[in-house]
Amino acid sequence: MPPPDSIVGYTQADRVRVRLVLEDRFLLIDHAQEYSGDTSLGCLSPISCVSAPSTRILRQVSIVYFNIIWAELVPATLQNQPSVLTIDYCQVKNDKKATLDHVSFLVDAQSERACEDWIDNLLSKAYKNTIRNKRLLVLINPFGGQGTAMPRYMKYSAPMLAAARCRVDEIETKYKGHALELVENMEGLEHKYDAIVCCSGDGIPHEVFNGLSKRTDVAAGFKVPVCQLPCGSGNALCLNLVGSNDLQFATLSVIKGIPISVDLCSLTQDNKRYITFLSQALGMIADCDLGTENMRWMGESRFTVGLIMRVLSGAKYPCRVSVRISHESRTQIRQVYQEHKNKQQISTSEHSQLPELKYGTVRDPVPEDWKTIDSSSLAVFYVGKMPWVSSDALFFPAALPRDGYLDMILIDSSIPKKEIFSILLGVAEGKHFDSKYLHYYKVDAYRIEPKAHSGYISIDGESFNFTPFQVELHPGLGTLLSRTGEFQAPGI
Ligand SMILES: Nc1ncnc2c1ncn2[C@@H]1O[C@H](COP(=O)(O)OP(=O)(O)OP(=O)(O)O)[C@@H](O)[C@H]1O
Repeated sequence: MPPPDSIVGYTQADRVRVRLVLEDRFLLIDHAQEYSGDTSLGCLSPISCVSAPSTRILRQVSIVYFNIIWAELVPATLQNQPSVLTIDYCQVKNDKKATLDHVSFLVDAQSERACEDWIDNLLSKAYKNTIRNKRLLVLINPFGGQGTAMPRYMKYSAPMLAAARCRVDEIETKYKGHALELVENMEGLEHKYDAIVCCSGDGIPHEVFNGLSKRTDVAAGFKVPVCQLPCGSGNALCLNLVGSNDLQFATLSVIKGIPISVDLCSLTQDNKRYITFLSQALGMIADCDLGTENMRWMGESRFTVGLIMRVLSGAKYPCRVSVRISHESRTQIRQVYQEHKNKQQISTSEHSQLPELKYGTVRDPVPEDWKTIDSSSLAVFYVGKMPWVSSDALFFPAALPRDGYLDMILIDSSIPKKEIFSILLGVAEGKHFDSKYLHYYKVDAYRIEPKAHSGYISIDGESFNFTPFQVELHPGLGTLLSRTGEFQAPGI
């Protein structure tokens, strides 16, 4: 017999009869049969009305399967007493904020068997395309953001992971580099976990990717999906994977997330090789990110104030950029974007070890076919692999997880200040993409050599030495855990 699509229960408060129906995309809780004109729904909280005429409001409520975390039937302890069916779910608002909630119903003893089958059916819909009871390695940076990562994780994320019956190992990072060491050295990491969850800013994912690159079995390591619970001051990874910086919404996305394959990059500097997953910056952006520590008291506005000060003073960052440009016109970039947007992003990485560097290191001669831009007046050098760099900056609207390119933006300080401000204002919604005053390239490798003696270089938001570095992309080397299988950005 096929599992039942609907069962009947009773609300606990007033024993109103309720039908629980598994529709195509949502669970429908239907009070229609016994509706008496009283709009009170006992234990039910209003979720969203489904085709309910205004006079019959709240007779039916629905919960989309994605938001359902668990369901369980607790049998009665006494004979002839009803059992209790509890469904844990998230209430999700339009602004992508979630709160954990539950509904409970009484189920008659003779319906218990059918209810168990119905729960199986419900959970297979709730976890379609994703792993149930995920085994998670949660790395918590106690100093992330305002230093509240641990209490916030405990208050908001841990109860949801427990409700979803995830098997969680939590480790608090004790020092800079600890996450890298843990990931590099943990025995059997790739068999133990379904995802590595960074409860932090973007610094811990940066360490995790670098730790994975040092494992003996690089291929297996990079197949473990990485994700973020936003607990730092910069949480770009989460914004791109989830589309929100709300901790509970992000936790729901970890519970329901699906692995996607992503391009990662190698960066060589001095005699070292690193992995970078998010961005590289030199010039105004790096300066405002890393060079405004003295303005921390301003909170998030320090970045904007820092930027305005630098634009007004006409700050310049002389450097030489050598780059392998694949696409440079906006028309071409739009075409590439459309071609790759809907391609299968499911993880298929076949690298058995860290890929060889095709273009050598920063210490080798620059390949002859690269274009060299020698600039004494560059204002912004910014390269990214993900669209959002912060919640108000869609800097790389054309970036895709696995198109094989990095997006590069160059802005010269010689353009009118008005235009620089206009570009920076447009960044909030990615409108700067069409500005004729900036260069937007799709590239797969480059080198940058600063000409000044000191300054800031930001790699994935972390401070690096102010010396030349070279980057090359490795298609599909890494794996991320995404809410829907793609980056959450409006596109171009
Ligand atoms: N216990 C610790 N003590 C000191 N530093 C740590 C510790 N754990 C992690 N770190 C380091 O803290 C840095 C910042 O981490 P993270 O990105 O999680 O937070 P953040 O608030 O976004 O940081 P920031 O604003 O400083 O970039 C990382 O470089 C990481 O290596």
